[in-house]
Amino acid sequence: MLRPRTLYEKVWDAHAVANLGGGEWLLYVDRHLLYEVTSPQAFDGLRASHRSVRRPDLTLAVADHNVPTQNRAGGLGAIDDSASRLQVETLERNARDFGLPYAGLTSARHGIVHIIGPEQGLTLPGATIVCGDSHTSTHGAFGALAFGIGTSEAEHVLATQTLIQKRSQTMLIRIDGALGASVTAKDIILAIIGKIGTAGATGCVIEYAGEAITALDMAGRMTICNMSIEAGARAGMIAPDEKAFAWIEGRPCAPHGAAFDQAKAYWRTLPSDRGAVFDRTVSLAAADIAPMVTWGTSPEAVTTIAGQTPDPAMEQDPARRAQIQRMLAYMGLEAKQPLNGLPIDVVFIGSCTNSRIEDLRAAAAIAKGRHVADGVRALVVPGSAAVKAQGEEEGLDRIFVEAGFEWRDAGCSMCLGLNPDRLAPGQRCASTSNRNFEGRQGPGGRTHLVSPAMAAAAAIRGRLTDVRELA
Ligand SMILES: CC(C)[C@H](C(=O)O)[C@@H](O)C(=O)O
Ligand code: SF4
Repeated sequence: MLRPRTLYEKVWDAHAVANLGGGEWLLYVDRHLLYEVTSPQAFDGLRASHRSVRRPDLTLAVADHNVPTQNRAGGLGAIDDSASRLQVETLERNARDFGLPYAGLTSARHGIVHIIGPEQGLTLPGATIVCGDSHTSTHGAFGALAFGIGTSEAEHVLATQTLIQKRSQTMLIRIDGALGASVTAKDIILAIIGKIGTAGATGCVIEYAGEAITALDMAGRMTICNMSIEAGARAGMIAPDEKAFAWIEGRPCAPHGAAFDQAKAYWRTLPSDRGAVFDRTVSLAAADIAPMVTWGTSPEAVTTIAGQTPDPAMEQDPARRAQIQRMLAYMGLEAKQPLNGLPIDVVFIGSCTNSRIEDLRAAAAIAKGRHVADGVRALVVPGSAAVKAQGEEEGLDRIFVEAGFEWRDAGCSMCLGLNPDRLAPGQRCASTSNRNFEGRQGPGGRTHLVSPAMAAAAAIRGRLTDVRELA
């Protein structure tokens, strides 16, 4: 009998082309996604060495980070910032020159790179997926092995459809039991990062398991895998199940008919075997997780909405004490300050963490029949053109617009300040994105990471609010 293997080990073994020695392996890559920020030098490298792209058919390019999320009718000319415009133009030219599929700004396939991969059926269980972006971990929700790569690695993948990799350690994170009302996937992953820290899973591929994970829809599973990187992990994965298969079936690039059934038979062999050994295991009880909110400038600086900021004076370790002081000063907060009721200026509902249709429905359920508080600016930015169209079909756009939210076109938007959607210095934002680093949403901006429903509640009240008061 074969040694029991984890999901990660099975996907790895199925893609290992050659042992290169010294712990390095050549790994076959099933899908390569590209966007404008990290790809230009990879293409320059190909040109310099007179190489072509080995498998354009397994590649997809899209511009997302630098694109404006309104007034896009003018095409690339609508991008005011010349550096941003150049990046998007360069990606378009590279896609054209190397014959790659490209989801243009006005295409129905356009959206944030990690949103459109699954949507198009490019993301499949058991596949290896790479992209020059850390949140590539998102695709692990389907039982794919998906991770971010550097620009020189992207060049290697473009030229050979393979990548040199070392095997990672494995970590099992179990969330047992059922979540309470209004507690979401975002709260699970923030609670995990609060527990293990931003370096807690360094070097590991995480597998998330337990009833609370199995019970999540695919959107929630993607939210969790998306933020694996914020716990330091190389990737996050969830065992593919019937829910995942049903989600994939019928998508444009997924296998169809008999090929789908055949693929499904293989996908069913992927979940970790009973007795498979993980290097580390962490468990949380779902019942202990509440709506979460970050108070500092690292995703691990997080507490429940009923919680308060820490008191640096209570901290024994001087380095840690100084770090807390710095975070509080940047965030404009005091020690032991309650988070519930803290006034905010901006609300951002979007990003590859939380801009799928399920996220927008959750936010709309809170916004419906209410109005954004005076003086608050609230943005809803669907993750893709398809999510936007679906939202409009369901009337979510009307709910949001009537409630005083702005309804935008797809893109990374205010998740990071590479496009016109930015915070002004000192502005405080309840955001559904994944990073709250200093200046992340604009220089001097202050970010509180929350779930979509919590963000909508903050918009309505004009303050960080326990969504359970409005649900
Ligand atoms: C721009 C890119 C390199 C970066 C990443 O890799 O994550 C960005 O998407 C982010 O979220 O910070
Ligand atoms: S939405 Fe944010 S986290 Fe996701 S790829 Fe864009 S910038 Fe990175």
